[in-house]
Amino acid sequence: MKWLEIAVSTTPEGVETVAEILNELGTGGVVIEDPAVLYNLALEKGPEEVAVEPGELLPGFPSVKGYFPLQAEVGEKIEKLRNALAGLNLKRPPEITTREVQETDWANQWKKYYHTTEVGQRFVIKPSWEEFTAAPGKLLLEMDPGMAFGCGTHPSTVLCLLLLEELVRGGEMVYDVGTGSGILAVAAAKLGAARVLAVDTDGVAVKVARENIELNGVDRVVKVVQGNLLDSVKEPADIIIANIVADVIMELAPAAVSLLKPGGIFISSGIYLGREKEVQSALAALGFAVLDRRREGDWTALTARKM
Ligand SMILES: C[S@@+](CC[C@H](N)C(=O)[O-])C[C@H]1O[C@@H](n2cnc3c(N)ncnc32)[C@H](O)[C@@H]1O
Repeated sequence: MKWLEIAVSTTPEGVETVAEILNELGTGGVVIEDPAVLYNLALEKGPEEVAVEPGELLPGFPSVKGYFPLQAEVGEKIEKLRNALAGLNLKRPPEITTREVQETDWANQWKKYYHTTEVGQRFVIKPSWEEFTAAPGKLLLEMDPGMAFGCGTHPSTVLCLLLLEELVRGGEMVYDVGTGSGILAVAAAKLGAARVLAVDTDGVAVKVARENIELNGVDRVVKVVQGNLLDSVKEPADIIIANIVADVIMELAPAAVSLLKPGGIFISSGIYLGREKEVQSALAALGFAVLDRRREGDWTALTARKM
């Protein structure tokens, strides 16, 4: 299948916003190429380790690339993108370039940016193709996100991992809504949750999450289902976690409040700059007590307790 790659060259501050716009336009995947990230990785690990061509280490602006099936409406997408970018008021106007590509050309590009990282006190996130021995006491999350969201380095995912580390004590029933690669479900299971139900609307995510759950040996604890929000769920939960976007979190909140046990916790992340007050008010109106508001870059995660 042929795809149109739409690359937006922008400032480091614009990267997350541009990625968000491309996601809202329905990209089949976002690749962020930041020369500074590659440069630091090459310094840390050596150029051979990160498989970077010398030319790629030249300084330059980050580029955010989205991929769209090459069909008639792609022109419309570019127009919408131009309008959304024009409203951003960035220090340097973003520049758009396009080219036709085969899926095989771009589907693995992100791998050169994905390396073993530690998050919080205990998590070590390791791409499945890298060799790494975690120190005793660490919790290894071995991931191959493929084309599903959730390699573990996005700020909204990092916030979720930090909150799970603080809140999962062992024995809980956890719902992971919008599981993507399954990373949060795996993390909850490794922290000792008794059972985890992971849900995603996207068939690719469901397949990838199941593979990652097996890879991490937590398939007895985690079940993955394809579905919308918590529509098919009846059993009460101790913790519900959702890293999606503000509008979807507000749509999910009424089901979350009715499914949580009294005192249960709703962790919501993926709330982009400027939307947190709106989500916080929606949670409070449903009777949640918002306990914690945590930020990483332009992203916020809220922790709320069912009273
Ligand atoms: C930002 S990704 C989060 C992935 C992973 N949980 C993480 O934290 O890195 C959001 C995921 O939510 C899924 N999603 C979006 N709307 C949904 C809905 N209404 N019900 C279930 N999943 C949904 C998307 O398909 C995507 O996989």
